[in-house]
This record gives sequence, C-alpha cells and structure tokens, in this order.
Amino acid sequence: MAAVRVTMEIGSDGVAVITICNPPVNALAPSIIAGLKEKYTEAMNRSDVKAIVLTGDGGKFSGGFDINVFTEIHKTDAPKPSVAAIQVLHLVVLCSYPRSCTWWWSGDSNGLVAMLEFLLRSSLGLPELSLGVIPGFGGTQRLPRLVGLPKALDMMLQSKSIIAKEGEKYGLIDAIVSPEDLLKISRCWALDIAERRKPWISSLRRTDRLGSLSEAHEILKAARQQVNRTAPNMPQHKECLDSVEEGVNFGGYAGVLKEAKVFKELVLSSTSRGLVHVFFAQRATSKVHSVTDVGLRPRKIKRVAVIGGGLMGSGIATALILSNTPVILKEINSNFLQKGLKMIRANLEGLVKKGSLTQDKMNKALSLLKGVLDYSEFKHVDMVIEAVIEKVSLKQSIFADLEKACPPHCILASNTSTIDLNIVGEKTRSQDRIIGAHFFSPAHVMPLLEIVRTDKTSPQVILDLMTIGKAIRKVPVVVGNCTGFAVNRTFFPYTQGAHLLVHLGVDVFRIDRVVSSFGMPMGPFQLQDVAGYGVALAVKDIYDSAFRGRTFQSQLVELMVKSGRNGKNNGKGYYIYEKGQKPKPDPSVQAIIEESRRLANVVPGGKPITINDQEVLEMIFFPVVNEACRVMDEGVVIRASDLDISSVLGMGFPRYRGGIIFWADTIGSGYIYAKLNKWANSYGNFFKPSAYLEERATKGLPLSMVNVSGSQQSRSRSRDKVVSASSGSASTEASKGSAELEALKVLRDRYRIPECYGLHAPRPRQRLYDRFPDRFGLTVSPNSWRYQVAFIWECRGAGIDPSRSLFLACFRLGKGPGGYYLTARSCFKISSAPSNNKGWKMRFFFISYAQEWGFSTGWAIWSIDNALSSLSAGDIAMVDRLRGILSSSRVIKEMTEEWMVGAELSPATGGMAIRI
Ligand SMILES: C[C@H](O)CC(=O)SCCNC(=O)CCNC(=O)[C@H](O)C(C)(C)COP(=O)(O)OP(=O)(O)OC[C@H]1O[C@@H](n2cnc3c(N)ncnc32)[C@H](O)[C@@H]1OP(=O)(O)O
Repeated sequence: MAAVRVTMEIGSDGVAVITICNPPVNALAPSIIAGLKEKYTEAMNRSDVKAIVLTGDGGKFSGGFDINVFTEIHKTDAPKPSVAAIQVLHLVVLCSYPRSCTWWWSGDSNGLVAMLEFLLRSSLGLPELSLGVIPGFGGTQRLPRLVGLPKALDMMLQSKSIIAKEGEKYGLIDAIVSPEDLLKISRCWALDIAERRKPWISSLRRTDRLGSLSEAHEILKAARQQVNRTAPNMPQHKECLDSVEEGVNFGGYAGVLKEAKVFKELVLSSTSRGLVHVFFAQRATSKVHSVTDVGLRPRKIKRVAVIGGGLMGSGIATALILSNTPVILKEINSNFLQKGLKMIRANLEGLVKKGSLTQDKMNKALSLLKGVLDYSEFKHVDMVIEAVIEKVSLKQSIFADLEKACPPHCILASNTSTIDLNIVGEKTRSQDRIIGAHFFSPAHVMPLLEIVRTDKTSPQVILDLMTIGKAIRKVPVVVGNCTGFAVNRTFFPYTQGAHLLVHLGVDVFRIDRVVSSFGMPMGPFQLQDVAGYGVALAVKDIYDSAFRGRTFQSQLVELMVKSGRNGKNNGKGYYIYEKGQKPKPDPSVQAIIEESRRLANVVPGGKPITINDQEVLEMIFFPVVNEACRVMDEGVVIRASDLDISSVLGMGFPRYRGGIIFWADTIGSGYIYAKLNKWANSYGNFFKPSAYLEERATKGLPLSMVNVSGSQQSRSRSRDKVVSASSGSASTEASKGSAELEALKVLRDRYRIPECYGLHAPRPRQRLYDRFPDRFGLTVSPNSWRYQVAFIWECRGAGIDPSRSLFLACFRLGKGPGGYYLTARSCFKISSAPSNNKGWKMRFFFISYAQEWGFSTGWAIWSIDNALSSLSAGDIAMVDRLRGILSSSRVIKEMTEEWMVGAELSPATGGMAIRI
C-alpha cells in the first residue's frame, strides 16, 4: 500500500504540483493536512514557483476529511488539535492572499488562493450532514456563492453529490477534460491565472449568485420549514442553515467563523456519533472472513433468472435491469407473466416520473427483460433468484427443477424471508450453490440485501452474490440461516410488542405517534397496514413455533380481516387511506380492538396499564434489542454493527441513532436488562431477558461485545462457525486471543476509550515486550488487556477522565491499608522532580509507548500533562474515588484474584500494567 504522504514536484514551467496520497480515497487525515500546509509554505517561499496545482494520487482527488478523526473525537469527547489545526489552516489559507501563487484544482478557473476550496469543488458533493456535522473549510459559504442558494442548499441538506456535467452547468467546475489531459490543462490554466491572462475571483467574496437579501431570506425560510418537517431530530440541518444565513447577512468571512464554531459543537453530538458509526458499519459489511479475504475473485454474472413476477420478483427484476443485468422473468402462466412485466414497467415509470430515471434509460432497461413460461432458457443463466410465495413444498420442487435446468455453476438463490434454506434445498444435491437473497420490499428501492448462507454455501457463491448485490446498489449483509434470518428475526418482537401494549390498554395511534417521533418512518400499526395483513398472518405460526414461549399471540389481525379490512391494499386498516391524502386514524377500529382485548385477556387485574411515552418506546424496542442479543449469541451475524446497518437499511431504524445495538449501548445493558426483567415478572415471558443480555448486564459490558467468555461460545448454536470464520484457522488459544481482542476493540469503540492497551494492535505491545523484556514483569496476555480496558472503563464510569485513567493504568497500583489501591506515587515522582532521572525515563517511556500505538507525541505529552495537572496537586479525592472503585468493582475484584496469583511488575518502570 502506498504510504500516506504529500509530495510536491516543481516543473520547469514554474508550476508546483502538490499531490496528496492516502489510499484508498485520499482522505484528508491530519498528517495530510499538515503535509499540505508544509508544501504550501515551501512553495510560497520559493521564487521559482509561479503557480500551484493540487491533485490526488491514484486517479482520485479526495473523499474529504478523514472520518476516522471523527471517531477518535467521539471516543475522547474532545475535539483533537487536528480539527483546530484545520480551521487554522483554513483561515491561514483564506487570509494569506498569495501574491504570485495560484491554487488551482481540476478545472476551476476561479480557484485561486484557498486550496481547500478546490477540495470542496472537485469532490462535487458536501456529504457532511450525513455524518452529523456541517461542511467545514468554508463549504457552507463557498458553495452558495458558486452555484446559487437553492442548489447549494439542496446539495448540502440532502448530502447529494452531483456529476461533473451538472457541476459544470451550475458553475462548480469550469471545464471537463479527459483524465489524461487533466494535469496538463490544469498547469496551463493555473499559469494563465497567475500571469493574469484569466481572472481570479475569490468565491468567498462573490455575491452575484446569492440574489437579493430578501430573496435569500425567502429561500432560507422555505428550507427551514422543510427541515423542521423532514429532519426534526437532527441539529446539523438547522445549524447549516444558520451558518449560511450568517454569511448571507454579514459576509462570507463571518459565515466561516460561525461555521467553524458550529462544526466543533456538532462533531460531539450524539447524532454525529450515530451517523459516523453507521458510515463505518456499512463499509464493514464488505469484509467477510473466509470469503473476501481468501483471494477469490467474483465471477461475472451475465444473466439472471427471476422466478415469480409478484411484488418481490418484479422489484428484484427491476433492480437488476436498472443496473444493466439481463433478466429472464419466469411465471407459471401468461396472465401472471403479463402482470409481472407490467409491474416492472410501472416501477420504472415511477422512477421516470420522480425524475430519477430518464426515458432512454428506462427503455434500455426494458430491453434487457424477457418473460418466459418454462425453464428452456435457464441453461444460459448464471444465477436464479426464486421469489414465489412462502410455501415449503413449492420452493422445494422449484429448486429440484432448477438443479436440472441450470448449468452446474449457476447460483440458486431464494428470496424467502423466513424458511430455513436447508429445507428449501433439501431435495437437491446442490447445497453448496444454495443461498438466500433476501430483498426488502419494494426491492428496487430498499437498499438492504440480506445474504443468507447455510453451513454448506460455498464462499465463491457468497462472494458472487455480494458482488451482484453491490452492482445493483444494495448493501449486502451476510448472515446465518435461521427463522427470519437476522432482520425479520430481530424485529419480530417490534410488531408483537406493539400488539401486546395495545392489549394491555395502550392506544394504537398513540403507539404509532411515539414510535414515529422516535424517528421510525411510521409506527408499527401503519407499517402493518402498508405491508398488508397477509404477511402478518403468514408468519404468525412460523414465529410461534420457532420462538416458542416468547411470542405474543392475539386475534387482532384476524378480527381486522373479518371486518373487511386489509390495510392500505383496500384503503381500510387501522387507518383510512384515500388517494392523495395522508392516512387518517380510523376511530371505528376501537370496537375491534376491544373485542381482541377481551379475547386475549392479558391485563393484570383487568385494569389497563398507565405508562408514559418513554415506557411505550422502551416496551416496544427493548424486546427487539433482546432478540438482537439472541441473534448475536447464535452467530447469525458476524458482528454487532451488521445488525446496526441492517436495522437502519431494512427497518428504517433512525440512522442518526446508529442502529439498534449502538442505540441500546447508549442506554446501557444494565438498564435494559432491569426493565425487561421487571416487565417479564408482570407481563410474561415475551419480555424475559436473554442469557446474552443478562451476561452483559451483570458484567457491565456493552451489548456490541459479541465474544465475552468461553461459556458464551459454547452456548452458541451456530456461532462457532462464525467465530472461527472471523478468527481464521488459528489454534484454539490464538483464536481465543483474537476473540478477546475483538471484544476489546468493541469495548474501546463503545466506550470511546482510545487509550486502551492492545486495542490498537497486539503487535506493537508485543514488539515493545520483545524490545524491553526487562520492563515487563508479566506475560502479555489478552486478559491483561481486557482488565486494563475494564479498569479504564470503570474509571470512566466514575466520571474520571479517560486520559487520566490511562495514565494511572500505566503506572503502578500499590498496596495500602485495607487492600490494594492505586497510588499516584509514580506520577508525583514525575511531577515533583521532572528532572529526576527516573521521572524523565518514565515520561519518555510513556511517550514512546504512545507512539508505538500510533498516537502522536503531542498527544502523549498532552495526556501526561493532563494527568499531572490533576495529580500533582495531590488530588486525594480522586485517589479515594479510585480506591472506592477498586474495592467495590466486581471486575476489579476479579482482576485482583487473577493478578495476585501470577503477575509481578518490573520495579524498574513503575509498572507497565495495573498491579493490584
Ligand atoms: C471539514 C469537512 O467539511 C468535513 C468533511 O470533509 S466530512 C467527510 C466528508 N467525506 C465523506 O463523507 C465522504 C465519504 N466517502 C464516500 O462517500 C465514499 O467513500 C467515496 C465516494 C469517497 C468513495 O466511494 P467508494 O469508492 O465506493 O469507496 P468506499 O467503499 O465508500 O470507501 C473505501 C474505503 O475508504 C474509506 N473512506 C471513504 N471515505 C473516507 C473518509 N472521508 N475518511 C476515511 N475513510 C474513508 C472507507 O471507510 C472504506 O474503507 P475500508 O475499505 O477500510 O472499508
């Protein structure tokens, strides 16, 4: 992999070409920004440089600011100096008008002076709001001045990127040139500007595209109204408008100052934490151990057959032809076939009507579609996706036919949402080719593709389906085989919980309101209306037998159907649906609900319960979290974040809450466990906490920590396979270690503890050990890392700054009256006698240690200073607090027992680990 660097080459024409290199997307990491600043200064100081062109390595410019920095900030709760540096750099660049230098980037003749301006312009998109922040580097000011307020607001508020042609049309870029000519033309253009043959206009000072003040205010007012409607729970939208308005009212420079202030605040918001988590969770789905890391190459899927032209089949076919994959649609008779083809056409027409597809592209897509009534053409397909009704015998006979009709390499996929794939493929001998391709309705719109593998599905088949999934613009998440798979299984208690609440006396429409204001696209009852009652009735028995003892059954849906209601389909459900109107709650369902309540008779003591909105929310979502725990426990998902992204993309769980597990961990396993336990005692087993949840709650661990202990693994039904898949074929001991590390990583991420040993990588620590064996009095073991993390985490829980606890953890714990406790002696030594040999040695050691972990020296010094500033003052209260933690903490007690036995620290260093 190419090194992260910024280079500068100065040509004989006097143009300095500065190139940033940070694969894969040349993200603006702090080191890149520092490198840019350095090269800029160097170029400015050289008399032979007339102009500067900024470019990116590997044929790309930049994917914007390095999002990993946000993650770091989220872990420490404080903006890193790097962020401030960016702002400083921005201002420096902005204010220091280079006399003879031209900052110029890919086709922008106005692009003098502010190099960061070019980053903005050439990326052709400002996706910052999708990460919970607002555009920085003056983005909120420059974009409106370049493309006009309406287009700029559209791009920023929707995080919408635009293609080069559109950029040219709106004045964001000046010329479109071929990749081969880009640098050559850029050099000439830059020289033209430097030598005043072309004009330079600073975008920050432009006002011509802003319109009059009153026009601008009108546009902003309309945007504000829209934001209140569409993003009520996301502060960054409103803040973005405020920053733009500041610039409109008081000038670009004032706008930049406001933007910088707001940016710093937003980066610490819970919204940004959730959104950044989702960003990485989505990308993590591309990595499936033993599939994507074993050198397999995806095979070309030239033609796909879809069986069944119903709602799902036609949606899947639509998605495929939209991405240029030829499709054969098979139905059992011409009537059904025509209906299916018509539905596909209607799907495409809908997109044309919305403006997201041109008529030409629609025609091209339709030309790739062919309807058939038999299997004769199946010998030419590379993949089949079966999408018929959920009937086991029908699916089994289709798969038996497919085995005969398709070539031996053909992938045999089923879109079943509930049925065990082993049963689907029972009548074939092609189990290695059988896989689940679970789309969500409408399949051409919903972004999630759940890829279900069985024990026998071959890695090649999984990889091929992942690849085609990405080609049709889905996010493929690979999951294990079980009833409902990962998403439907996790969310089955969502509807059931809502039904149980209704039967306990809570109003249907209130539940929907509470759930919608939490951020779901609609409440569970409206969702049931939209999905149709057929689905609810079809899965009822399946779930009841698979999850026996923890389902809630009522007659409500049957009674609704009996009364002539079928949800949105026939315009009558819990709501009334009229064309062109918003769904209206139907008060007449009340009688049906009363009848169902009477039949279910679950209200304790016959008196409807009284609960507040928060409890409504918890009683609906905590059972979902509980089931998600079982899904993780059984290894149905590879990692917790797969459930986060699946809940966001498949169920509409609010993205800014980070997904179901991320959200649950912000609440805490202990709280959720206690609530579920309480409800289980009052209302039955539907709420009974799972063993996974119980374990994490008792140990005070996050739910996202999938691997905790050996007992956990042995309890798991199918996770052994998944765990070994994620930790390779190493020995048991090694895989235990890697599971431990994985757990640590999760802990670190969840509790935002960047300072944990071993979390950055076990190897640096091992290297240190190899280099300085005398300084380690104990063997490096995963357990020591775990305990150190636990310690730091405990300190954090007690409100002690993680940087201090890290520092303390680095130094020794001494023995005192009443037990072992932490002593600040080592720290005092440093602070009271900084010139003392030992003090300096320790300080130096700490810094080099920090460097090995990948922290900067600056950070290490800052961290030491931070710790010293509190400790050197003799902060007895804190030491007492720490002592309190040590004596009361279960984790620490556990540590004590183990550590007392074998661990001994080197007196030479004062300890590299906690000594209890
Ligand atoms: C002050 C400023 O205004 C603040 C900002 O700039 S905020 C940051 C704004 N930037 C973004 O939001 C861009 C995010 N990135 C993207 O949209 C897309 O990655 C892209 C369009 C640049 C490229 O897409 P694509 O080629 O499909 O690559 P994609 O799979 O998304 O990413 C490839 C890798 O780059 C990483 N990556 C992408 N953008 C990154 C970024 N800005 N920072 C850090 N890593 C990034 C991804 O995590 C992924 O890593 P992995 O391979 O280890 O999983």
